[in-house]
Amino acid sequence: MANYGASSFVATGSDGGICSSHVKLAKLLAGILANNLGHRKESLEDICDLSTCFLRLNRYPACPISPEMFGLVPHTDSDFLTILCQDQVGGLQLMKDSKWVAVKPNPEALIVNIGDLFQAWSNDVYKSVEHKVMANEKMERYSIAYFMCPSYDSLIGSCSSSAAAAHLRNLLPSIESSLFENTGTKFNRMFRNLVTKLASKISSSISFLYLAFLLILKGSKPNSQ
Ligand SMILES: O=C(O)CCC(=O)C(=O)O
Ligand SMILES: [Fe+2]
Repeated sequence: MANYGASSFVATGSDGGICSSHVKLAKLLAGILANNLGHRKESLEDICDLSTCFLRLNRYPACPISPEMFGLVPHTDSDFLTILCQDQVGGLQLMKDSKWVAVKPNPEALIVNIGDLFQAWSNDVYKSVEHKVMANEKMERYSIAYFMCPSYDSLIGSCSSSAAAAHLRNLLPSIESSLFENTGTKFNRMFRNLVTKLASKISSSISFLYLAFLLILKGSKPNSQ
């Protein structure tokens, strides 16, 4: 079902002022959450880009037709982290234990949502929660959402596999050299044994063939006696 007339205004992070406090807060929160998983607090900051982060102003007009009308259809945010500021009207609901739960409006508080990318990066430790906005019959509603997004060229993987990959990359030179040393000595020994075995087989076959050849030759020779 479509959203009922929700309109939005978008500003990107590169405008240099409008969302600087959101940028700082998002970095701080992402840092704490990354740290909590045993990673550098700059881990997410490194893959995010101010020019792809953005601030969105949402307007939900009053909808007298039905109280069951969506202001915003159920969805998860696809970014890393969303910082949401809503007015006093209410209408935001989130999915908890398979039930929609209304988020009590508090204009003094911010709502922080984990996005799909943070869920993927954290290996599902942090969950990207499904949410929706129900339209209000009588009042229009406003909210402001800041989305912390990765740069277009960053590669997103789970933090444990990227940490493991980085660890492996560090270890690789020593693993490689020890592997080649070991296989080298093993291989040399195996090769030498094989050659020795083959040589003895070949030489016994040659002696056998030579003997057979002599016997045939002897048999085919007319008796000189
Ligand atoms: O308006 C709200 O409370 C939620 C907005 C939202 O979920 C979004 O912009 O992705
Ligand atoms: Fe959302």
